[in-house]
Amino acid sequence: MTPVERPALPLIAARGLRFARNDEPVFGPLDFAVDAGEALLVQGDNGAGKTTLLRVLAGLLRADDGEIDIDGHPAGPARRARAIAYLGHLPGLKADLSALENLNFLCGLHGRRRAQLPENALAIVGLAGYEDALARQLSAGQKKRLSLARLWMSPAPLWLLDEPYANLDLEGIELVNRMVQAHLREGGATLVTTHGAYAAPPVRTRMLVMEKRGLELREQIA
Ligand SMILES: Nc1ncnc2c1ncn2[C@@H]1O[C@H](COP(=O)(O)OP(=O)(O)OP(=O)(O)O)[C@@H](O)[C@H]1O
Repeated sequence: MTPVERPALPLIAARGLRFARNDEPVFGPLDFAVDAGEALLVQGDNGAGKTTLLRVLAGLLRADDGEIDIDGHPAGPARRARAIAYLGHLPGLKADLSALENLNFLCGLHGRRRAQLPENALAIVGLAGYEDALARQLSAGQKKRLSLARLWMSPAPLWLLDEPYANLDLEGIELVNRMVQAHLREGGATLVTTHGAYAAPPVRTRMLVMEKRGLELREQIA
C-alpha cells in the first residue's frame, strides 16, 4: 500500500486572532500560517500592533479571541517553550554578568542547539574578544548582537524577531539576514517585524501588513 502523503503542517497558524486593550481593538481578527522554510514580514507604522502580535504569539500576552496552533497542536506553555525563540526590543541580559556568562545562563534557561558552542556563537555575531565584558559595558548594538548569539544557540524552530535590525550597523543587518537564511535552510521559520521594507531578509517572504488609521484596522497577506 502506498503511504498517504500528508501535507506538512505549518510551524505556526493563527485563526481569528484578536487582541484589544481596554475595549480598544489593537488587531484582528487575524488569520495566517507560517510554514517551515518561510519568513513572514510583519509590517506597519508605529503603534500598529506588531509587537503586541509577537507577544501574543509568544504567550506573553493573552489574546481576547482566536486560536494559535504550533505544529498542528494548540499552543500551550510547554509547546511554546520548545518551539519559539523570541527576540524582543529589550535585550533581557543580566547587566553584571559577562557576555559569555549571559549566554551560558540563557542557554541553561531555554536550551541550546547541540554542537553549538557559546564561544563560537559570540564569534559569529562579531563579539569575539568580548567574552568577559560585562553586559552593562556593551553598546546597544553589541547587546543586540549578544541577543542574536542567544538566538543562534536556541534549538527552537520558530523565531519571533521584533525589529531585529534596530541598533545594528550595516554589517549587523547583513548578519541578521545571514542568520535568517541559514535558519530557514535548516527548516526553521521566522516572523520579522519592521516599519518598512528597507531591511528584510533575502528569503522567501510573505508580508502581513498591519494598518491603523484611527480605529480602522486592516491586515492583509500580500
Ligand atoms: N503596555 C501597554 N499598555 C497600554 N497600551 C499599550 C502598551 N503597549 C502598547 N500599547 C498600545 O498598543 C498599540 C500597539 O502597540 P505595539 O507596541 O504593538 O505597536 P508596534 O506596531 O509594535 O509599534 P512600534 O513600531 O512603535 O514598535 C499602540 O497603540 C500602543 O500605544
